[in-house]
Amino acid sequence: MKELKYINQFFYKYRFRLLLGILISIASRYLAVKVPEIVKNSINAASDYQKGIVTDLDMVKEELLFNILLIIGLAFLSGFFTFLMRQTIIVTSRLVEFDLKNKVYEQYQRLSLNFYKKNRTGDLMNRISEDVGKVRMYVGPAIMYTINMLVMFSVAIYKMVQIDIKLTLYTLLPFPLLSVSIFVLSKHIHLKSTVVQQQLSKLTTYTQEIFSGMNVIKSYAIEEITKKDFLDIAEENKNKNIELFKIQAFFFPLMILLIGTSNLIVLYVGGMQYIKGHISIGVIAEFIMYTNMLTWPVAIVGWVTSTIQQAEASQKRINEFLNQEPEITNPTETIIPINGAIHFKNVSLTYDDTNITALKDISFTVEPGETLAILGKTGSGKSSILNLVSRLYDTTTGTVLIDDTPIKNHNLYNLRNHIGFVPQDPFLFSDTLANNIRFGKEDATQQEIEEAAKKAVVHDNIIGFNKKYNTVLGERGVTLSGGQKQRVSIARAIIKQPQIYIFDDCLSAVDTETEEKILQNLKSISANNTTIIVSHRISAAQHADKVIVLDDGKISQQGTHSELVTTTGIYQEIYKQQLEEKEIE
Ligand SMILES: Nc1ncnc2c1ncn2[C@@H]1O[C@H](COP(=O)(O)OP(=O)(O)OP(=O)(O)O)[C@@H](O)[C@H]1O
Repeated sequence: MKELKYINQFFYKYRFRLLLGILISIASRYLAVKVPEIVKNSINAASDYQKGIVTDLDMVKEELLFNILLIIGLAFLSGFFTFLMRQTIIVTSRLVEFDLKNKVYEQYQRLSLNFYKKNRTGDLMNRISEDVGKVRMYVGPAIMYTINMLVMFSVAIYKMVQIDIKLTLYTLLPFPLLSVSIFVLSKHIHLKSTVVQQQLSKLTTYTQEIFSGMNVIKSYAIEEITKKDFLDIAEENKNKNIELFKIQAFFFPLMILLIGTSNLIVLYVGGMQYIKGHISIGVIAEFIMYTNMLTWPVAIVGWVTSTIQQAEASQKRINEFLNQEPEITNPTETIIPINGAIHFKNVSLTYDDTNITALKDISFTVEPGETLAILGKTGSGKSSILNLVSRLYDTTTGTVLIDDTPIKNHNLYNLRNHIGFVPQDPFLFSDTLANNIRFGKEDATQQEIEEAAKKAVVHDNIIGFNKKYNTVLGERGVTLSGGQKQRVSIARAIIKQPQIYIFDDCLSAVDTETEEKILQNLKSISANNTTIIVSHRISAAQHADKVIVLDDGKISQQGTHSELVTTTGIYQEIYKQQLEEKEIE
């Protein structure tokens, strides 16, 4: 129960609602336990008339009728209380589930990018849905059934003992056996269902991948191979399900067997007690009813124990994430104005998950309003520089300064608000084109959106779609080409009017002519802004005030385009190579 301590804060938050639920449960069960006593009285009344102890038939009839009405009344009342009990306790469990999901989501948002690299998406989703759901079972049903069981037991056993202690002991004889066997069974069911769950997520992950990579599968004509793989996983899934159902099938027969045994004991021992004149005939019926009433709560002990164990395991998984501190935190609420000067001072970066040293002793300066182009072979560390400017990662050694203030001392959200970042692999949401661009500025008008799209040279493409800016993207919407995606992503950065623009090789999928137009537009809009462009093409570097060339995480060349083009080195090589390619075209 150590892990589940976390949930106590929610019990406290909803204490009044829970208390009310507990009181209602007690009332509901108390009323239900009254019924056997009335049945006993009715049978005894009929028996007394039979034996001649009572002679007034009308009075007996009246008593029977009254008892029937009483049972109906109690059933209604108990049913009504049961309804209220669910409305309070189960609703509370839903509220706790909601709160817990929000807490986990909030924490997911706080955690750094590295966390998302270390954990699989499926696992993150599971903890916020499956695991939270299991904890809810502890907060709601487990608590509700435990209260039910305690009330039923204390009231019924109290009454039974008062009537006949010997008969009570005999009646309850099979109950510990019932509880233990249900516990063992529930444990097995739990183990098997965990395996089924794992199998299911394997199947889902596999199909998800197949659907996403359908174009590759079709073009390689490997449908038959994937079908066979799918069948193998599905077959395993089926077998595990069958194993689970075999165990589940024991549940009810076992319960019926043990109830039956209890009933038989009541009949035999009760019959003997009746013959000896220790109890009335009605008591036998009353005891049989108690036995049947108590069976479910006893069976539930096993279920509740296993549910609590599952909730404990799930909460442990949730706590693992909740207790993690983000590697990158906001150091201050104070906002330091950002002009856009960027200064790298002997910066090195080693990614701790891969241990790859992506940057080695990097130093450069970009003044506000300047444009810096970064070139270099693939894997030379270009994107890593950008990661540091947006503070998605922190340096391993050295310092990044923004306007003479170490980046770690800037308000994190203010810093990122002043950056318009266009990633290498743009991500667009399954929403309209307008909303995808508006993402950069929540209150942007349609005119602003169109302006940004024009500057990103994507406006003409957008108005070519039937629904223009209201065209929905994504799974059931329009699929944009790589170049169109990149340009929508650029429009998103432009509309934000940030102090610092970061373009991570985001023109790779557009033709050189369009690239030229975009670069010209960017030059005019970002005249007063700092811009960093990562590119493989010299064309992007020609417009820049400064160029750095990276090679294996180090700066191998630094200068302006005209300086570098006349110096022997990587830049000149790339330049010559691209010039040749252009001539061939
Ligand atoms: N988030 C990360 N976690 C761990 N290692 C990383 C991460 N990002 C990059 N790397 C590694 O750091 C090195 C530099 O990568 P980076 O993405 O900075 O290069 P790049 O010059 O931008 O490459 P490309 O031109 O192919 O985009 C690579 O070896 C890469 O595998």
